[in-house]
Amino acid sequence: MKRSSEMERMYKEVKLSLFGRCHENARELINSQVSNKLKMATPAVVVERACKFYGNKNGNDYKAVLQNLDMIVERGSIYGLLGASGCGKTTLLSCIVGRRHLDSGDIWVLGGKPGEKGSGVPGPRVGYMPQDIALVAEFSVRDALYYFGRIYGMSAQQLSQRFDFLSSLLELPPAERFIKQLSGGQQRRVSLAAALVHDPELLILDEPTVGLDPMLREKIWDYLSEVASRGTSVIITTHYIDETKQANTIGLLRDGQLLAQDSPSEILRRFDSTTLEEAFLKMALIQNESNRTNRRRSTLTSSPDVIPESSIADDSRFQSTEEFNVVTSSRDVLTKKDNALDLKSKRKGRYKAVFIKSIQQFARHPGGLMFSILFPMLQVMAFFSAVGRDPKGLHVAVVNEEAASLPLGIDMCKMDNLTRVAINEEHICDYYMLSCWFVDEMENRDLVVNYINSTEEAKTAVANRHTYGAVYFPLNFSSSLSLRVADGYVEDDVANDSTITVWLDMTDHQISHFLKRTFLKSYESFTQRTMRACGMNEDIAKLPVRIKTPIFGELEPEMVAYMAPGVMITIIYFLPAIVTSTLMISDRLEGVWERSAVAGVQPKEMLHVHITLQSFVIVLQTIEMMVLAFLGYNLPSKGSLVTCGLLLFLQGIGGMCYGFLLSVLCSSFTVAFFIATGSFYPMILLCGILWPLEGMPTALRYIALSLPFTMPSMSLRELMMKGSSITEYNVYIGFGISIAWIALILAICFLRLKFKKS
Ligand SMILES: Nc1ncnc2c1ncn2[C@@H]1O[C@H](COP(=O)(O)OP(=O)(O)OP(=O)(O)O)[C@@H](O)[C@H]1O
Repeated sequence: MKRSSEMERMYKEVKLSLFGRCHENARELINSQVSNKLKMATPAVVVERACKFYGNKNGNDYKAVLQNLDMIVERGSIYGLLGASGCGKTTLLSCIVGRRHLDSGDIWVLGGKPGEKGSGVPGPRVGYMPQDIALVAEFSVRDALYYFGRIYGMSAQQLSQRFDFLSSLLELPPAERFIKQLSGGQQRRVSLAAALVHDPELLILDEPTVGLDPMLREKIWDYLSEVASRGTSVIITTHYIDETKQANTIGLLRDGQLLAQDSPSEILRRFDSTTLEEAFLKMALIQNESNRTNRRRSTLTSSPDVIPESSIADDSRFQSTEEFNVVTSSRDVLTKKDNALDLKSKRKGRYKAVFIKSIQQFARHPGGLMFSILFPMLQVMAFFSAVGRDPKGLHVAVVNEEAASLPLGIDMCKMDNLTRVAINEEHICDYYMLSCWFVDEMENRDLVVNYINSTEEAKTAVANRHTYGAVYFPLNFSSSLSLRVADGYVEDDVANDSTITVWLDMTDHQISHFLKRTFLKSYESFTQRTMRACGMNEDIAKLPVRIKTPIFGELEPEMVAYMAPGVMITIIYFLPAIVTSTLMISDRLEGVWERSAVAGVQPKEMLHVHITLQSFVIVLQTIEMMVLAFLGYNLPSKGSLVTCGLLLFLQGIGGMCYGFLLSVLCSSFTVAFFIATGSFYPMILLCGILWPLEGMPTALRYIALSLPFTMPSMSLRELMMKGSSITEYNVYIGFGISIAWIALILAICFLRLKFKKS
């Protein structure tokens, strides 16, 4: 109740001083003055009965880091937080700045609760230097300070003055040097400068002096003492116990509790020590002894949940929660109206800061630039240059017994003046050495003929991978063919002798399919030539099936035109997914996201900027791909190019959202890479560019149809090859599926983040 009565006293005091003044806003004035007085009286930070656990309650990794911890940091003081590595200092600080949440207990910072609207924490009232450097590697020294300055809404002039001051105070490296080119100690100094840049009300510094030389450490402590004397509150963690002599209060954290919380001189006196290290050693020994006693007690009472109470810090612990009633209610010290306006005016600055940061990050990262701009170009070029053309120069073994039986052998085939077709008196055609004509047709279609003596040798040539196929012409090929054509009733041996036999290497689907097609085409032109020479109707030689001009597409469909829509959709989806997940994960792992959030940047602001920039990059990629495909490689499109572009753009946005999902789900690049690779392959395999969906089992076909690439690829093909419009089902379903996937992925991200937060 002590502090409640103090508030009452202040209230009366202010009221008395204003008494008699006839002011229409007297009540408001009283409130504001009470507020200001209260503000000065309210501690900067109050932590009450804080408990924080990591891990799953029933798992092996369950760990209590803070256990009923109480802490108080007065305004305008320096609080040195000490403790062994892993004792929970960083955890406590991140709870104070509102980035982590306690499992139980309360924290008030500058009169409000961290994370509450209008509290300014996280936000401009705090300067936070995390343990990791948490600066974008592509920043220059100046960029790093300006980034945070802009977030806090500082003007260019203020920033310039502050930069000069901090440069000389902290002996910063040259302004234009990149963070990635600095030593660890230099990076730490820049990181400290970034926390000090806006001269905040509360400074939270996690090991700012590690690795710095004693002179500079001294200089930093002097500066902290100076700002504390001007009303700034400072919480600082350090491993150098000795330097905390300059702190107003020291807290020693051990086993989740503060062993002591007092001024350095008082600690030395209480523990009858000459150095702080000696005092802390004594405290630790007493705590160990106390823990042992408690454990014995708890074993006797069979109560495993008993948390050992520190017997040392009882006097520094708050006597009761009532003592902090004033603090609990002191949220009123935040003049909400002013604060709301203040934050609003800085939103523009935050957007500007994050926008400039993202551009610098992107533009100064050669890998990222190459990946985003050059990669789509290279992929499209690789696809159009490599895919869709007929194979050329395929070797085929030919055994021509008909030619080999003659003295000149296959040279007979080169004799152009040789009569191959003669019409006898009965008006029947006699054929001679027609096998040569067939071989001619094969060579006209770019097959390379290797003459071999026997079928066994020819098959061995295929088996040894010297040729892709073997072709056999029997000894009586031409004469048997004459009989076969002239007289439909022929013996089996005549039928056999007039038949060309082919053996193929069928392991390569595309090549074997191409060879079969080539043989059939060679046969067709061979028979037409023969019929023509014989004075007969050429059509007799053709199959009695007439395939007319197609309704859609070409008689000789181009593989590249079929595959291009799927390939373009895949590329435009893949790139933003990888870029987004990489940027998001690296920002998070490097601590940039966390630090920006403590400075007051909201996640949605980061996302808006990323979405804006990434959308711009996707527009560029879409244009780049379309220009290359449609103009560079003459890819035909019968439909609207604008609709094609829109669908590609939408897929790019889908890829970006997938990148968000990867960054939300994955804690490291490796996991994100595994998931990305593991999911892209099935999506490509099932989208129909490699094999038609009609060949899949029914259930799988439905799964394939629902995947992000499949329907959009089909819609793009409809647009390009059939000239369909967006009002037709086959086109707008692709847009619909893309939008549905974007909505689904964003919903999962949202739920995941919400679940994680809770
Ligand atoms: N996200 C987390 N999940 C699980 N355990 C964690 C997590 N963060 C920290 N810990 C554990 O909590 C304990 C306290 O960690 P914390 O980083 O707060 O210690 P610290 O006192 O700051 O250490 P140091 O001085 O080495 O930086 C450590 O044992 C650490 O392994």
